[in-house]
Amino acid sequence: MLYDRNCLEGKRILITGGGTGIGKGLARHMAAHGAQVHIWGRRAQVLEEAAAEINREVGERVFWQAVDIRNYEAVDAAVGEIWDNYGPLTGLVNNAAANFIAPTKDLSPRGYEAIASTVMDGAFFTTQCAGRRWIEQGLKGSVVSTLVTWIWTGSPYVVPSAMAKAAVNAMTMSLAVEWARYGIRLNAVAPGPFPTDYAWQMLNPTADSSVGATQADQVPMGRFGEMSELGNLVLLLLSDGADYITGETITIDGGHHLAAPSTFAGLNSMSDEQWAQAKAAAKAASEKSKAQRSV
Ligand SMILES: CCC/C=C/C(=O)SCCNC(=O)CCNC(=O)[C@H](O)C(C)(C)COP(=O)([O-])OP(=O)([O-])OC[C@H]1O[C@@H](n2cnc3c(N)ncnc32)[C@H](O)[C@@H]1OP(=O)([O-])[O-]
Ligand SMILES: NC(=O)C1=CN([C@@H]2O[C@H](COP(=O)(O)OP(=O)(O)OC[C@H]3O[C@@H](n4cnc5c(N)ncnc54)[C@H](OP(=O)(O)O)[C@@H]3O)[C@@H](O)[C@H]2O)C=CC1
Repeated sequence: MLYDRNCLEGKRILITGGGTGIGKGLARHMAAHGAQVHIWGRRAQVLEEAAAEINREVGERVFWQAVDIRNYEAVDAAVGEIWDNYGPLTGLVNNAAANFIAPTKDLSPRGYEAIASTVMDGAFFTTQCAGRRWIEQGLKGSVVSTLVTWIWTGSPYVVPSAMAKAAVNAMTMSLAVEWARYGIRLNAVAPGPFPTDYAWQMLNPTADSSVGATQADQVPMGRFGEMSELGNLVLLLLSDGADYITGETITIDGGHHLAAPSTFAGLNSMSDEQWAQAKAAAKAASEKSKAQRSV
């Protein structure tokens, strides 16, 4: 372990999208360093299993709530429940997201909304519900959002995601200034490719859709990121060791976006038929997860 195993003792951290992928990895990392962790997602069973798995390793430190972050009332009520039943949060990780690759001309308004509202509205609602309580109670807090390097480069074929993530970057910089006087810090991380099951089903659903954004061979370091590397960065930002860092988005991508294959530009060569296959494969994956949703 790079950090002392108790360095987050006394911290209470909410991680949205904490039942799968990066969010689950972050939950495990923070709990292993002494934090109490609360995870959110829309699938109760997925959350329950993730919490149980981590708790078997670290003791009873991870708790879960089924919450759709696009619903402000549900977010406010769930944050209130944490405050009432456990105590104030000390940190928030805006990690939940929705995304899929699609030619922008073919996106339906609902397809756009599914992605943009999850990323942008969800991060705003959750940040505001925690921030308001911190300010009212004179508590400090740390917010870390999981962004992507497309906030600087843009990316074709994932335009609603690139737009909404850029908006969360703007929120990070804006509130870093507005809330600094309350001791509330806002930072973000911009990971390169860290392969996770659901993201790869959405973003690399068929052999034809494999491009630089999801491949390790075009990362200058020649490999994907490791969960512990991302965990250590987020841990630092959530800890008291980073009290003078605010308004920053820190890239963690092995040099990927500087070498420029990090977007979905390579999909320019896909035919309509290949797009239809990619859509069918990605939709089959989301239908499966939808059938498991509890909210
Ligand atoms: C390098 C890595 C960087 C990673 C970045 C990430 O963020 S990875 C994070 C990856 N993780 C996740 O994404 C996790 C969360 N993801 C999810 O919940 C789902 O995958 C979701 C994004 C489809 C949203 O579900 P939902 O229940 O909110 O919505 P819904 O099912 O009702 O559909 C709404 C509309 O979208 C349409 N549409 C859907 N798929 C496709 C497609 N492939 N093509 C075209 N269109 C598609 C669908 O037809 C409908 O429009 P319509 O027909 O009514 O006009
Ligand atoms: N993997 C990668 O290489 C990269 C990932 N990222 C970012 O990291 C984050 C995690 O991605 P990753 O772990 O790969 O993907 P996942 O699909 O595993 O994570 C997304 C999570 O968000 C949850 N979620 C989606 N919609 C909602 C909603 N409306 N309300 C509550 N929870 C929701 C999902 O759970 P459920 O469906 O049960 O609601 C899921 O747990 C995302 O923000 C992504 O953009 C950034 C750069 C690279």
